[in-house]
Amino acid sequence: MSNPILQLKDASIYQGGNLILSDVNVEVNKGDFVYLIGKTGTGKSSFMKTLYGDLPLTKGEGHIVDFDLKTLKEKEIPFLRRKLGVVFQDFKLLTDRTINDNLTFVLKATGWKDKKEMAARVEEVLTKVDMKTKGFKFPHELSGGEQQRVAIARALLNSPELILADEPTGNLDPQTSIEVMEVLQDISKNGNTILMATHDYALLLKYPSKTLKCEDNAIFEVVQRKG
Ligand SMILES: Nc1ncnc2c1ncn2[C@@H]1O[C@H](COP(=O)(O)OP(=O)(O)OP(=O)(O)O)[C@@H](O)[C@H]1O
Repeated sequence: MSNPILQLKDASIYQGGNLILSDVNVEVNKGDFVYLIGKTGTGKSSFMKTLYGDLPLTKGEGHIVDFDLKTLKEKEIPFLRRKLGVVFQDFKLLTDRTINDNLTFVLKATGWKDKKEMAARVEEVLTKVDMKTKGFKFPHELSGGEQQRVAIARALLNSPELILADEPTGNLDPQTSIEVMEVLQDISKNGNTILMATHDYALLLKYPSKTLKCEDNAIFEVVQRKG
């Protein structure tokens, strides 16, 4: 029996009163790597925002990592986000502090206290993205690809049940995109569940996986043809 990490049933997603997506039926299971594609403005970000509690789910059903999106209260959102790792196109690192301090900041904000444990965890996640030796640097001292790897490390800090990546390669050149994608693939092979919105069809071809498409106010699964 599969126990979905994310399940939406007959859900509708609105932005400022406008219907963006209707009859959304989506299931993501543990260990899945799922792409979310679709033209600009078709609702990929709105879909992601609904999942991390930035847009309320007003119609239909939605369950994500033990939370009911329909009844989600404002004060529960930080707890939902702790179980999710969110990665954005623009990295969103704090520019006034080093990489180590960026990551320690998140640990402190999510209840970690012991300095040694925090340092060990920071080193562990930086190792996963091959950035262990760069923890002393400031974000502006890193390339875009390196900054995104740090952002992925940050998303991993609290061992999330689901990683939501919204155009994680959107600001990167093709070669760097592949390097970042390799990191996401490694993480996925280690059992993490990932939902990734992307415009990058080259990545889809190189790393085929289950693909959902937003189009005409709907989300549906597309089957990739080989060859
Ligand atoms: N805050 C908002 N208020 C009202 N409408 C919005 C808001 N944010 C987005 N929209 C509208 O919702 C629709 C879907 O936008 P969304 O950002 O989810 O698309 P997207 O598929 O992620 O696009 P992109 O690929 O450009 O990021 C668009 O028509 C957009 O204009």
